[in-house]
Parts: sequence; structure tokens; C-alpha cells
Amino acid sequence: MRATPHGLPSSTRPPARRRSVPSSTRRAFAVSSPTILKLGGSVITDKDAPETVATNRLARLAADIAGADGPLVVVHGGGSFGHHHASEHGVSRTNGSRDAQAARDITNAMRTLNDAVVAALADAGVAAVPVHPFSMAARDADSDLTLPAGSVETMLGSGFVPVLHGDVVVHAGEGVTILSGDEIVVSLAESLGADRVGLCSAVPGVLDDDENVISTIEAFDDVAHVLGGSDSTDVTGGMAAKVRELLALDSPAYIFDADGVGPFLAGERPGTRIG
Ligand SMILES: Nc1ncnc2c1ncn2[C@@H]1O[C@H](COP(=O)(O)OP(=O)(O)OP(=O)(O)O)[C@@H](O)[C@H]1O
Ligand SMILES: C=C(C)CCOP(=O)(O)O
Repeated sequence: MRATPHGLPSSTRPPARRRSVPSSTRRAFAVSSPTILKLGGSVITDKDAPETVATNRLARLAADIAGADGPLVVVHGGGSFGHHHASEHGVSRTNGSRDAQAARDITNAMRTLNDAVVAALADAGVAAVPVHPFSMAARDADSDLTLPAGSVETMLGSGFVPVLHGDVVVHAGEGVTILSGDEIVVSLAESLGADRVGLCSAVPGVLDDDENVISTIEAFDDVAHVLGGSDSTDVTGGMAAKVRELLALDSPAYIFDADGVGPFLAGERPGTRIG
């Protein structure tokens, strides 16, 4: 990643909005506010064929990411890796499992996909490094998530591009439940004070009844009637959960398809703006 944030003069970049984060969670080693990009599992995998990477699409996305400037965190979803195993073991964000084999199957599948994403980014010249959330995150008995961001922040300060993924997470009283990539995006956006958040999915944005992209969503109730789950095996909720979580953020968030990644990283506003 080159040094000039987003390659744009600061006057042309959208203003950063910040959630007030307790000073104890904002660490030393601070870098300028990062961009957070999630690559949806439905984009980087063939979601209907178990454990199949969409190799060409991933390579194109990696090339777009290589052309971006400034601190960047990449998060990716489960696609046909995590969701397939989660579904087989009956594990979701709310249904837990105390079966260590289930935990290993899901997290190992996600590590395999993460290896492929990191390798594609590295091939494109991105300073990508893997980060495995199962080893660092936890949910308490109220399902509240703790995802320490110190290591990610220090990686950014060292010029790396941390690449996290949806995973299993140890959950008090439940064994393990699923931690979606979208939850990771929201948590890191808050703890790192993200400049902008982008979710690349299989659709060009949130679609209305006539399949047109909705340009801006400011309230969940305005669009609840068009928001559904995912068309593929997906234990974490599809579009409705995404919109609900992104509305809770202070950083501007966008949902777009693979064609929107380059423009998003260049500071443009592709797809649907949430909030
Ligand atoms: N109103 C809507 N507009 C657009 N997509 C919608 C809408 N309602 C439901 N969807 C579904 O939501 C899907 C996007 O959610 P999904 O969870 O599959 O995305 P993803 O983040 O790419 O995948 P993953 O969860 O594996 O990372 C779309 O592909 C579509 O099937
Ligand atoms: C199913 C697993 C392990 C990850 C889910 O992450 P998501 O695809 O971002 O919802």
C-alpha cells in the first residue's frame, strides 16, 4: 500500500465520522483511520459448490485492492467454506456447539479460505497477513462480542494489510457460535475509528422491489420489506442482518458488488450508502 491515503486530496474524501470509543480501547501505535473492506463469501467462493474458491474473481479483486492507497483492513466471509460446515454441524450465531470437532471443522475450513485470500492478495503485491478471529475473540453470556483490536492496529502501523475472516467464536455457556465477517467489520470499525466501510457482495447494492439499487438507507424500517436472507446456504442472515448492523455504525458504509471495489477504494460511493 502506498502512503497517500486513498490517493485523493483530503478535501475530496468523504468526511470521517467517529463513534466515541473509550480511550482504553483506542491504543498507542495509532495510524490514520483505516478503510475496512469486506469481501463477501458469495463473491470469493462459488457459494453453492462446497469449498470452491472463485479463483478468477478473487484475483481481479486482489488487483483492485493492490491499486489502493492508505491503511486497509480486509475481512472476508464464509461462502461455501464456513457456511457449509456450520450448517452441517447445526451451528449459527445463536445455536452453539460444544463439539470440538465441529469447531475445528468450521475454523479449519475458514483458515483454508483465508490462506487462498491472503495468497491472492500477496500475488497481487499487497502486504497481506492472516488474522484468525477464533484465537482472539469471545462472546459473553449476553452474547456481547469482545474482539481486541490491538494486534490489527499494530499490523496497520507496520504497513501490513490484516486479513480477517468470519469464524467460530467461543461463547460463554454455548460452546462455539458463528462470528460473521459483518460483525467483525462493525467491531473493528468502532474500535479502529474506521474512515469508511465497504461490503462487497454478489449484488450491486441493496435492491428495491423493482430490483433497482437503493442509493441511501437511513432507517431499517424504510427498507425492511425488501430485505431478505441469502439465496445460498448462509447461517448468518443475508442482507437484513447486514443493513441492521451497518446502520449502527458511525463510519459511512457502502454495499456494492465486485465492480464497486476499485471505485470504493478510490474514495467514490458505489452501490448503496447505509447511514
Ligand atoms: N433487498 C435485497 N437486495 C439485495 N440482496 C438481497 C436483498 N434481500 C436479500 N438479499 C440477498 O442477500 C445476499 C447478500 O447476503 P450474503 O450473506 O449472501 O452476502 P455475502 O456477505 O456476500 O456472503 P457471506 O455471508 O458468505 O460473506 C444477496 O446475494 C441476496 O441473495
Ligand atoms: C460461517 C462462518 C464460519 C463465517 C460466516 O461469516 P459471513 O459469511 O461473513 O457471515
